[in-house]
Amino acid sequence: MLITLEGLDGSGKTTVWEALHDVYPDALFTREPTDSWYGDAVYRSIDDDDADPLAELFLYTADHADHLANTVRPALDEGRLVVSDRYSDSRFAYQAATIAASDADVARPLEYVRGIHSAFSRPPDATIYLDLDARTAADRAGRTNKLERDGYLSAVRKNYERLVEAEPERFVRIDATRSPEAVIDSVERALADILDE
Ligand SMILES: Nc1ncnc2c1ncn2[C@@H]1O[C@H](COP(=O)(O)OP(=O)(O)O)[C@@H](O)[C@H]1O
Ligand SMILES: Cc1cn([C@H]2C[C@H](O)[C@@H](COP(=O)(O)OP(=O)(O)O)O2)c(=O)[nH]c1=O
Repeated sequence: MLITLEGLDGSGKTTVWEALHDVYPDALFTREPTDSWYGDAVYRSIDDDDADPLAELFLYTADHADHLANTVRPALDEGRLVVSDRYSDSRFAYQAATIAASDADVARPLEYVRGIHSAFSRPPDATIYLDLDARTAADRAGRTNKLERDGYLSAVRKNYERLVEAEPERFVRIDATRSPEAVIDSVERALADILDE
């Protein structure tokens, strides 16, 4: 089973992901961007304020394709639980926002980015969405790069809302404004329910 953690920068995904290691010691814990050279290319692009939005989308997507083929699918084929800190919804929410704010001639960015994935990707079985307002997210993340700005994160959050609305059965929304302990507790309960079904 493939479980993904999604939310804005600073919403607490990595904190939750680390806490889950003790609860599911046999699971594969992974993340996007990955630590492969594709992931390195993605981080170079994040640090480039002038990166072309479409070029950036395809870098993230290349990293995802490699992650899927060499990490996620092999573990799923062995019947393991896979928990990924960010996955395809991050592209749908973030790159759709970047493309919409650019002068790229793409009429429906979110649908376009989804469409690129539909040919080859493997959707998550369930997605934990850590819901946090853009300002608190940017405060927590520290506004260290072009992605961690309140206005941009508001647009990303709207896209996440559209994704949740489109597939309410896949998403579990967690209120991420609460303490780390309360958030971790809610995620652990939600995951126990999902894995029980
Ligand atoms: N529920 C929370 N309340 C307050 N601060 C938090 C909470 N969860 C995480 N943090 C802090 O916010 C920052 C970002 O958390 P992190 O887990 O790295 O988020 P993400 O992986 O979503 O960017 C870290 O400094 C972390 O200690
Ligand atoms: C996986 C992924 C990440 N990102 C962005 C979100 C983050 O700002 C940045 C780095 O991801 P990450 O290291 O997960 O950041 P954080 O822990 O702060 O949430 O990459 C995308 O824009 N698209 C994607 O597909």
